[in-house]
Amino acid sequence: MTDLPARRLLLVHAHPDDEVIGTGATMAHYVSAGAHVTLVTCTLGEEGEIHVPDLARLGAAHADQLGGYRLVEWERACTALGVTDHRMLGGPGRYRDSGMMGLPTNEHPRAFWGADLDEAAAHLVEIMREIRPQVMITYDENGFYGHPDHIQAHRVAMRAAELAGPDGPEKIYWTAMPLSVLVDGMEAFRGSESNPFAEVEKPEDLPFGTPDAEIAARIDGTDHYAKKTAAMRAHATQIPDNSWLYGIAGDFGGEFMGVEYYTLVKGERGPGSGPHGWESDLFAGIDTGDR
Ligand SMILES: CC(=O)N[C@H]1[C@@H](O[C@@H]2[C@H](O)[C@H](O)[C@@H](O)[C@H](O)[C@H]2O)O[C@H](CO)[C@@H](O)[C@@H]1O
Ligand SMILES: [Zn+2]
Repeated sequence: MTDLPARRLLLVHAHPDDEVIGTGATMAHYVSAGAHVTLVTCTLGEEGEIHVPDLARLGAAHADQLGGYRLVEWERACTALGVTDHRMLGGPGRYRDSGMMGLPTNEHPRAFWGADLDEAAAHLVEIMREIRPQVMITYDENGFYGHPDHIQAHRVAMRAAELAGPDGPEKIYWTAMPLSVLVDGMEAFRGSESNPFAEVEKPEDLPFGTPDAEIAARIDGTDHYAKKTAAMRAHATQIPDNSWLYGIAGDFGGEFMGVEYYTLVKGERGPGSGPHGWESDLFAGIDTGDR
């Protein structure tokens, strides 16, 4: 691709819907700021739940058409966020949703969990060579919450960044949730009807949560909160209307859904603010003039 904007952001996610839940506000924020945002999603989400009763028979155990349907949900969600460059790793259907850790679906011949790392990474290297993103976002080694496809997306993204050399990203961020926000979130939901933390005694019981001092960036996309919720509504098979993601207590919604946090695992942290010097721009410290 020639004549790309000076700032180019690449995001690597596992399933359709991950892009909006974890990074929707960030994507909308950078699109509206004129950056080029490229989303690479690694599977079609064929093994997902279906929260739309009329579509139940699309499921893997019936017509096995959920992947095709979620591809359309994903395209609609990208439209809501203003993202026009969205790609499936290796093309739609190359890698299949592996299902939750330990399930027999992990062994499907096309399951992403069993993909050859360098072969999968080669598809991403091709995109890096085309786009030359200065910044990449993906998950931490645990895939944020331990799903096999999220762990594999992390591994493929990090391997591709290594193989791409100078065409790879200068800065790499992993999605994260600061412990202070997690604690506030648990308090805000206490007593709520659909409280996702109802069974959680303490934040340490959750597979995610990062000490505030280890967070590198806080991206405030609250101006794009409406785009994020519209994109979530596009993923109706995965995010039901009564999801806690919508029913976020009080004003907490903006902070919880409109603000997204990251750790920095490659590159230098740019200028920041607040007690932990959090960046408010993922491109902070990058000279975007000559790439
Ligand atoms: C956000 C995310 O990664 N969703 C995945 C995940 O979905 C979970 C799965 O359906 C599980 O059975 C449910 O209990 C849980 O509530 C869901 O979040 O795993 C799916 C299967 O791999 C995947 O399709 C979905 O995108
Ligand atoms: Zn996912």
